[in-house]
Amino acid sequence: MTTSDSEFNPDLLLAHKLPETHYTYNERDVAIYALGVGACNQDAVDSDELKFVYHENGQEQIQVLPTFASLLTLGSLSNGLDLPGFKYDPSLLLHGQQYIEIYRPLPSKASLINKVSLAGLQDKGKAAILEIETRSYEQGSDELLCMNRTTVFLRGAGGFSNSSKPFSYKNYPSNQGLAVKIPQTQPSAALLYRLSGDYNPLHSDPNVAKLAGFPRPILHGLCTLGFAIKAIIKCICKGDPSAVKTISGRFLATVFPGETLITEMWLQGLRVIYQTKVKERNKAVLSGYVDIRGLSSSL
Ligand SMILES: CCCCCCCCCCCCC/C=C/C(=O)SCCNC(=O)CCNC(=O)[C@H](O)C(C)(C)COP(=O)(O)OP(=O)(O)OC[C@H]1O[C@@H](n2cnc3c(N)ncnc32)[C@H](O)[C@@H]1OP(=O)(O)O
Repeated sequence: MTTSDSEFNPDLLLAHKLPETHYTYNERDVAIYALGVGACNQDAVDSDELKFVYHENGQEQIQVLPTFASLLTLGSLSNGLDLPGFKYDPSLLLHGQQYIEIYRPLPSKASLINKVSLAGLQDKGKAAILEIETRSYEQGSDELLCMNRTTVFLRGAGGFSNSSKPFSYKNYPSNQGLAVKIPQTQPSAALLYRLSGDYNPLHSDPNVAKLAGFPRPILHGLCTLGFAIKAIIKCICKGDPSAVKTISGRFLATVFPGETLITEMWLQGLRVIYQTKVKERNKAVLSGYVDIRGLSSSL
């Protein structure tokens, strides 16, 4: 069978080499991101959170939330998902999962080089799942700063392989998958979060949201993830963002800006298992785990 570039062709897609991308940020970006995931949302002088938005007590640098690392992948979208051998409807794309490894605390400003590759492709029949890995280095350094694996869930793009043996490819180990104060999102949450660089109109434009099958714009998955991990830093890590080593999350259902997020967490050794629910609908919207480096003795 011959296949043209305009059809879904897994071999052509997986053989494709993605170009390196660049991402530069500064302390203003770091503070806008922290506000976008609700830092100081409940209390403008919150002693655990002011350091993420302000040089508290004369600190030299604003501290960076570990989930800020997820923004670095935005630089990987230079060509969108316009890839050879890959056919899908962009309006039906949803963020499925995010996995982050942080090798050292993120600096408050940096110029980064991202090495991007395709880490997975699966045919789920009604949907295709594509995984993109982004390894970020500071410019001029060989030392890896962090790694993101972004999973996109492409509704309507499945069924490209033999249904009795659906296509499934992953280049990483399968073990990397997967009640506290109530952080409420503001009705304007997605409008603020988009200023961190994800301008997908699905999160701001009512007409685009309707085309994608939603009654109104939905919240960015990475914004929900930011709220959840910030709650874990506060409740388990005593406010220390550098305690976070690995973050894994799967987006289970959509969140609408203004809904109340409740994150439940369970500590198992050095792994925090968590689940985030929308209080108004009693619906689980995110679940996953966070691996931490250690626990402070004063816990
Ligand atoms: C040039 C390079 C480019 C690089 C680009 C890198 C950066 C990319 C950035 C990507 C950002 C995208 C834009 C952002 C958009 C958003 O933020 S959207 C908002 C956040 N996401 C959501 O709100 C999604 C919430 N989840 C859902 O609505 C549902 O879970 C679902 C995804 C629609 C799936 O539900 P459903 O259709 O009912 O699936 P199931 O029948 O339960 O399962 C089918 C199989 O799929 C697997 N699966 C289910 N959910 C997920 C998931 N979230 N992620 C991954 N896989 C999932 C499930 O296990 C089933 O598989 P099998 O068990 O093998 O059958």
